[in-house]
Amino acid sequence: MSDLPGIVITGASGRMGQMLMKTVLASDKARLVGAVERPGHDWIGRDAGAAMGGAAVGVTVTDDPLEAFAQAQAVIDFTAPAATTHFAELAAQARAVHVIGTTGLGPADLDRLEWAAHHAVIVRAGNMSLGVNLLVQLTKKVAAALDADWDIEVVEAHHRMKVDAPSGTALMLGAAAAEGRGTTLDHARVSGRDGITGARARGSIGFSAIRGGDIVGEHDVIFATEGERITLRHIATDRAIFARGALKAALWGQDKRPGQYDMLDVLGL
Ligand SMILES: NC(=O)C1=CN([C@@H]2O[C@H](COP(=O)(O)OP(=O)(O)OC[C@H]3O[C@@H](n4cnc5c(N)ncnc54)[C@H](O)[C@@H]3O)[C@@H](O)[C@H]2O)C=CC1
Ligand SMILES: O=C(O)C1=N[C@H](C(=O)O)C[C@H](O)C1
Repeated sequence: MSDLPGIVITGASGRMGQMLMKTVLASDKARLVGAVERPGHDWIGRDAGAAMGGAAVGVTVTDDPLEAFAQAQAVIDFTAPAATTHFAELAAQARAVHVIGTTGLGPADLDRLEWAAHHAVIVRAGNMSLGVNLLVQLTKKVAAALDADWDIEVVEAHHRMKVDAPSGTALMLGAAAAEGRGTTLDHARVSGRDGITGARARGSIGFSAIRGGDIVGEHDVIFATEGERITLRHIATDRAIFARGALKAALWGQDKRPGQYDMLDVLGL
């Protein structure tokens, strides 16, 4: 039996779930030991590879996360907030590293993750790609260099199936801009303008979301002032960038102390 870290993928049939399983199966640094879907899903009981339309891989899709997590060194989870908070408690029980890509988590969800992080490693980021995490740091720097005469707007575009807005990435970028400016996003955030909104509040950070077709993920951070404008942009064309980052996080977390980490920790940025 291999001593490579064993990985469980939750939300196995999803857009990211399938990409994650393919990434782990192709890796020589980890092995796929489990695939979890929600109860009642038609993949339950099927071989994960065959369910994806390929060769059998010897991993049966299950709706019993605790049994799957008990055999794993890491759980990679791109699902939905209610599932992720439940999985955090189970991963903590199993002492497995929990890599969370799920977005749209609210304050109560984040409190539950805080509890779980007392017992196990959690790595969470609204975007696991190298490019976006670099853009986060660039955004912080640019915001720190410019005063509030420069208006900051974050514009994001995603596929028609995305259920949360603004995207997790947009919120990361907005938080970085706020930090660079010496404020918080709670204080500066303005989302979804509509109707007679009045003039823009000085120092605010605005968010706009586009949803359509199969857009993987596009983010602009716009710094606009009288007579000039700077745009920092990231365009994702392949979900493999998120899966590669998530697997890197799962391996990185193996020798870390319990607590919450993000991709800036993993990438050393
Ligand atoms: N942090 C990052 O780098 C990225 C984050 N995401 C986020 O990942 C999440 C998933 O995105 P997609 O894969 O596009 O969605 P999706 O809808 O294609 O997949 C979600 C999967 O989770 C499963 N699921 C839901 N509840 C479950 C439960 N209780 N137990 C087991 N499985 C459950 C669903 O059945 C579905 O297969 C979203 O929150 C999205 O914003 C997506 C891409 C990159
Ligand atoms: O739902 C998606 O697809 C994506 N979600 C993440 C987000 O909310 O930022 C990351 C990426 O942009 C794709």
